[in-house]
Parts: sequence; C-alpha cells; structure tokens
Amino acid sequence: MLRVSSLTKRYKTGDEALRGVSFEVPAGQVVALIGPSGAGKSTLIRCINRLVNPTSGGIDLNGIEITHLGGRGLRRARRHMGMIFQEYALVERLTVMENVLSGRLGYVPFWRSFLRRFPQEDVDKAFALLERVGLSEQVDKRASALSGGQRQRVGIARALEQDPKLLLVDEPTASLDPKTARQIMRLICEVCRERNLPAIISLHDVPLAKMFADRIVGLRAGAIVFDGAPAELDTAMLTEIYGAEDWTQIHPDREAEAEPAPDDRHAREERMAGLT
Ligand SMILES: Nc1ncnc2c1ncn2[C@@H]1O[C@H](COP(=O)(O)OP(=O)(O)OP(=O)(O)O)[C@@H](O)[C@H]1O
Repeated sequence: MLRVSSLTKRYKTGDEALRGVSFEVPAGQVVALIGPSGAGKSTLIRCINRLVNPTSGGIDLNGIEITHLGGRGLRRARRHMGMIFQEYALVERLTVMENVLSGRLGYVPFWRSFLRRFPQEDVDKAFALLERVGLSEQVDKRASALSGGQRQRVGIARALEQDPKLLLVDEPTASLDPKTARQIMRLICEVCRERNLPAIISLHDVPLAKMFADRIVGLRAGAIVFDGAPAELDTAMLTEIYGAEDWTQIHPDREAEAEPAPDDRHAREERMAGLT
C-alpha cells in the first residue's frame, strides 16, 4: 500500500508543481495519472522515488515513511520501486539478459555486477521474466537491435527483476504505435494483477488510461481534480482536468478505441470487485 499525504513541491524557481496531493494505492491496483502538460505528473512520480525532494507532506510505502530517508535507507526503499520509462533507459550495447539483470544492481555487491556475475537464482528469474514478457527468443540480442515494443518489454522485465513492491511508470507508451501501446499497457496491468503490485502510470493518452486502468487520478495545476473509476471520467470532467485544451484531439487515432474490449472490461470489473 502506498499512501501519499498532503504532498507539496515548490521548485527553486518558485513553480508550485504539487499543492497538497493526497491519495492511497492499495496492493494490486493500477492507477493512471492523467492531466495536461505541466500538471505535475512527473514531479509526483519523481517525489515518490525521491529523484525530487518534496517540500512537505508524507509518502508511506508499506509502513515505511520515505520522505526523509537518506543514504542506505533511501537506497533500500528505492529497490522496492520498479521504474519503467518512456524512452526505456536500456544500455544499448548490453544484451537483453544483461539489461534485465541490471534490475538486481541494488542487491548484488558491486564486484559481482562489475564482473557481470549474478547469482544463478537471479539469472533463472530473468529467464522466467523474459518468457513472461514474450522475449525468450531474444535473450542474447543487444538492446540496440530491438523494436520499441520489445525494448519496453525489457524495461518491464528489468523492473520486475528487482522484486518491486510498487511500480512507477512514466509515459510507457508515448514512443509506441497505437497497437503496441495497447499490448504494453495490457502487459503492465496483467503483471500487476498477477503479483498484486500497486502501480502508478502517467499517461497522456486518455482513451488508453480508460481502457486499462482500475482507477484514474486527474491532476491539474498540481492538485487532484478527479479520483475515481474510468467509467466516471466523462467529457465534463475531462474538460475540467484539461481546461481549454481539447483532450479529444490528443490522440484522435485512438478515440475510436476508447471503449474497452468486453474481456478487458470484464476483467477490470472483477478486479475492482475484488473477485480476482
Ligand atoms: N526541475 C524543475 N525546476 C523548476 N520547475 C520545474 C522542474 N520540473 C518541473 N517544473 C515545473 O513544475 C510544474 C510541473 O511539471 P511536471 O513536469 O511535473 O508536469 P507534467 O504533468 O509531468 O508535464 P508533462 O506532461 O509535460 O511531462 C511545471 O510548471 C514545470 O514547469
């Protein structure tokens, strides 16, 4: 369980990026974070993993208050947060397997990682994860030889290799075509369900958020203006979140796909009812 309370962030420039944000994410819930450019989505995700220091407020992950951690305590807390990035952040010259194993770097001693000698159980886990994300045929390929969708699958496997207690995902589909974007979102949501992992996924693509997330949090000017089920997010609410910005034009090619497929909707309803 992640609990964010009264979180504020004022940058040195005076920008108030977060103005008292509070919400909780229970185990297994996938939350899509939406909002116009500059709303504070990245700042919120970066405060949670402490790449940015919040100005005030609290962040509690499974009973550990992480806002004031430093040094070893912060490193230990970060191990429990898997990150998935828009631009994948892979090491291009390394293989798929080596990139996935880099998810263990917070756990293994430096000399072992330097010599790339990872414990066998880490290697076995990486093989299993690569099979899960559909890359068992690409294990020895260099990252530079992969497609965008394959790279993001490596990013997902790498995040899971570190045994996270929380997934933080920043615009995972922004560099992908619409079909691949749906496959990647589906995969992220499935693995969260399988592992009972809470996740926060920032997305510009509203139809994609509605299609896959269990819950949507809408940020505007650093404050939460919507927090509810995807079905509750109607045009009036979207206009409130995005203001004058015409949100339907953000990804017009995906508008026709805004309705979830029956299977997805059924699975999401079951999950929300706590049946699965
Ligand atoms: N390093 C920084 N220094 C100063 N101000 C910043 C910094 N990073 C972000 N901001 C400001 O904080 C506010 C929120 O920015 P943030 O990047 O969190 O929004 P966002 O919702 O992620 O936007 P986008 O969707 O464009 O990525 C903006 O006003 C931005 O200019």
